[in-house]
Amino acid sequence: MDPPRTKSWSIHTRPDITSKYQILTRVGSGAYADVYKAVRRADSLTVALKEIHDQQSAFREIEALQTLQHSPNVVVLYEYFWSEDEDAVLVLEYLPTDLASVIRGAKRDGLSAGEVKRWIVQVLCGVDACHRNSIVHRDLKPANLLISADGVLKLADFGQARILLETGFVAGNDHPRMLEQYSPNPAAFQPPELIPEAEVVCEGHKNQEQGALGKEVYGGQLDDLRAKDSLDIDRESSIHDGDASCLATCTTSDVEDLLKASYSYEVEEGGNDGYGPLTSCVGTRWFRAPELLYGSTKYGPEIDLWSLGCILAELFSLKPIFPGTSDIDQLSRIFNVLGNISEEVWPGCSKLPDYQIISFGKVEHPIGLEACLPNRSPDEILLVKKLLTFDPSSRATAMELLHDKYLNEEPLPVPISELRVPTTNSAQDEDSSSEWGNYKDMDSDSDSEDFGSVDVTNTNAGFSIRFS
Ligand SMILES: Nc1ncnc2c1ncn2[C@@H]1O[C@H](COP(=O)(O)OP(=O)(O)OP(=O)(O)O)[C@@H](O)[C@H]1O
Repeated sequence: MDPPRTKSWSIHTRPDITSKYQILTRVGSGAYADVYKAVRRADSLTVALKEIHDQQSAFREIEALQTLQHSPNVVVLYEYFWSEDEDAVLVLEYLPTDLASVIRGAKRDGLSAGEVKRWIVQVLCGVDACHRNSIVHRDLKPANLLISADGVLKLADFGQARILLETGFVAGNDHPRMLEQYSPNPAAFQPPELIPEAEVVCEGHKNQEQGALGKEVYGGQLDDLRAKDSLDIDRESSIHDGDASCLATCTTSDVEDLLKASYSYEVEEGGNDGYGPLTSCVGTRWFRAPELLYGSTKYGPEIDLWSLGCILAELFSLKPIFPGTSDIDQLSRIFNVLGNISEEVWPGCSKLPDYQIISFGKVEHPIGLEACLPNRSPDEILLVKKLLTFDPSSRATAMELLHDKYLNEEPLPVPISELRVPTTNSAQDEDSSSEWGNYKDMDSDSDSEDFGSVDVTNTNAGFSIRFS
């Protein structure tokens, strides 16, 4: 009998990979993955090998990328290595930089209106591709918008993505517009490429096909992967979302003990069939939608649209719009700009899981988005306003924004060939900037920090916490 296989201690010691790829350097690492630059021995194609240490995250990324395989603004997955006793390794197209680096460079060198528009168009095309294929990315941020050396922006890091197959997921039954828009009939749902790309301003930068697996082979592999009962994907008791913090999972504060003792909302997601509650613990705090911060487990693509609003605001002002240091601070910053939430501005908000538990003092004079985007045109501010609305059903879709007047009038988006593309990515810049260090810290849980006094009051439901 063969001895049980032991897990390789390093990607460098896996002959299945090293026989096909020459591994060069490690170019990045995240909560669940190490990413290496490599060269495919057969044809010298430069690729990125993403070694994912979490099976659920790997499954999600493979499934989403397979579905989006022909979207020009989504990273190309050439092939993947999967076995039960090894970390999954995804072979991706190599993308040397990201939008966070563009923003960093723009602080030094500026960014023309036409350049801003071209970056925006590309982000919108990528998000539109996800949503029309019923995929919610759930972790959109500038560092996950990778860019090729010739300026094509691609959505990456689909480790938290979910494919939504059931209409009930999408913003609940209160929002028929979103249901209609984003929920194809499951019977007619045929991934991956049968749903056409946005036809408007998305340019014909088709994904590179060289070396990509044929659809049948590729689909077959994923079917095998899905069939493995032992995976039990998405049924794990804890949802792995990096260091993303949730009020229910704070780690360091007196408040945490109170919160933990009193409530814990469901963090276990529905099965991988796309049915069941979702976790609210997704995304990176600065880009996390208010419904997630209030513990919603019934949400849809609108959470990506909020993130998109934060990204566009950052492109316009060259600094993060809501750099919260804790989930409470995050909400507080949002309210300081947009005002408090109420049934009037956000019908249904009082039914959010944590609405009764957390209340904030009234912001008498919210500063408004205009104050966050000084020197930007009314059309630019309006674009952000269309996304940063409390009521998820009121957020503009990516497709609607692609048709927005702002993107279709002078100065028009510059051709991709005229974009200035940074030579390094934000991970490589990390050490050279303390600000980026802060940026990375945006994931950390520190709900004890940066908020003022806390009043705990007994209520019929238990107690409520008021932050002022
Ligand atoms: N296709 C690629 N080409 C080049 N570099 C890449 C590629 N994919 C990822 N990277 C680099 O590796 C880093 C980590 O990758 P990624 O964000 O996908 O991992 P993760 O563990 O899911 O991250 P996170 O902690 O943000 O969830 C990225 O920030 C980027 O610098």
